[in-house]
Amino acid sequence: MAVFTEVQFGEADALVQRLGMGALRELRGIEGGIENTNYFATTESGEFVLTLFERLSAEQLPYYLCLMKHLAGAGLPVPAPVADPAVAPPTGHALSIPAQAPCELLHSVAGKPAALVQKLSGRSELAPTAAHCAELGATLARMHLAGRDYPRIQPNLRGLPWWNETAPVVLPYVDEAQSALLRAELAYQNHVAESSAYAALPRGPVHADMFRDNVMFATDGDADAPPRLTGVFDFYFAGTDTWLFDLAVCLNDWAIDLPSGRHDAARADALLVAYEGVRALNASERALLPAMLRAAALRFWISRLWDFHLPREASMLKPHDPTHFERVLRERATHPHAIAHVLEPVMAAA
Ligand SMILES: Nc1ncnc2c1ncn2[C@@H]1O[C@H](COP(=O)(O)OP(=O)(O)O)[C@@H](O)[C@H]1O
Ligand SMILES: N[C@@H](CCOP(=O)(O)O)C(=O)O
Repeated sequence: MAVFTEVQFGEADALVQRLGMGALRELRGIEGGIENTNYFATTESGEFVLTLFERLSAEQLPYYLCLMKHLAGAGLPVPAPVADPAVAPPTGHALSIPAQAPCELLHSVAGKPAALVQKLSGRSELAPTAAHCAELGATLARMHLAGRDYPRIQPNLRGLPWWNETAPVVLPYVDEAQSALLRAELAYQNHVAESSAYAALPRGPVHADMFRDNVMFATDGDADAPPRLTGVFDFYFAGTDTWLFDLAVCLNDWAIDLPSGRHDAARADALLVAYEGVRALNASERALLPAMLRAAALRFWISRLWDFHLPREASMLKPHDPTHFERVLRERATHPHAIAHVLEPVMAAA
């Protein structure tokens, strides 16, 4: 778990009571997560997750919290943040709202910006089958479409500018071969980002971290029933970016043979067919999918190197293994057309 900031029971109790959730019964630090401080908070009216934001500022947070509210309102299985009844939601077009305007979904706990969201039911599936991947693919495409009328814009803060800025910080910690790979891939991704095909990619609000551990599946069905996705959480790496990057992040995590980093064709196929059942990829997206799979691997290789070599103080923080995404990146760069075998059946089904 990551608890960077200890929360006193009394302070959490005061918050949930002010938000109209009744008295706090239990407050428990959560195992898992590397970015923020998370607690399960059980109150008289239900179960919630209290998150204290350790890096994101009060000016950046309304983008994520309002996005969650927007997607939940559109019927997506996303936890809705609890609003403070004493703070009036801002009026007018979102783009005209100053970043410092009070946000009814953003609170303050232990001197940190904080949010209280519904606790999702279910559990994460860390060994997904093709059926789980199909649920994921369809939900991802529905999220992309539901985000089209989301009015706020905020760049993916872990996008290309952050990779360019952070690579020099981690390069002193890697060996020569890793350094060569990192620098060559960064140059390639800067080149891709300048292309007209990249500029033509559809974009909007994307989750950008929809890994297996950020998605829940129902546990109440019978063992033979098809899996049912019950929730997506942890939107705090979201941002305005290409839909294809979001899809590539998912393919790299859900449809992979973990030891080798290779695509698992059956799971990749299921994910893509289900995605395209809701929203078809256009020609630019098909052409750039191999490049975005590399981009998604690079993004998490850099962030894992950064978290690993420059860790922050926290109780129960377990940094992720950076070598996994180094392996995935080498695999995607060496076999850029491996995904073509997966795209063929998708094309046939379309
Ligand atoms: N809305 C939620 N419903 C249920 N569990 C949640 C919810 N949000 C977070 N969690 C739990 O908290 C853990 C850590 O949350 P996460 O958002 O991944 O942390 P971090 O932002 O630090 O990466 C998750 O693995 C999950 O068990
Ligand atoms: N999914 C990322 C790290 C972000 O951690 P999360 O717990 O917020 O999903 C990775 O695997 O590197």
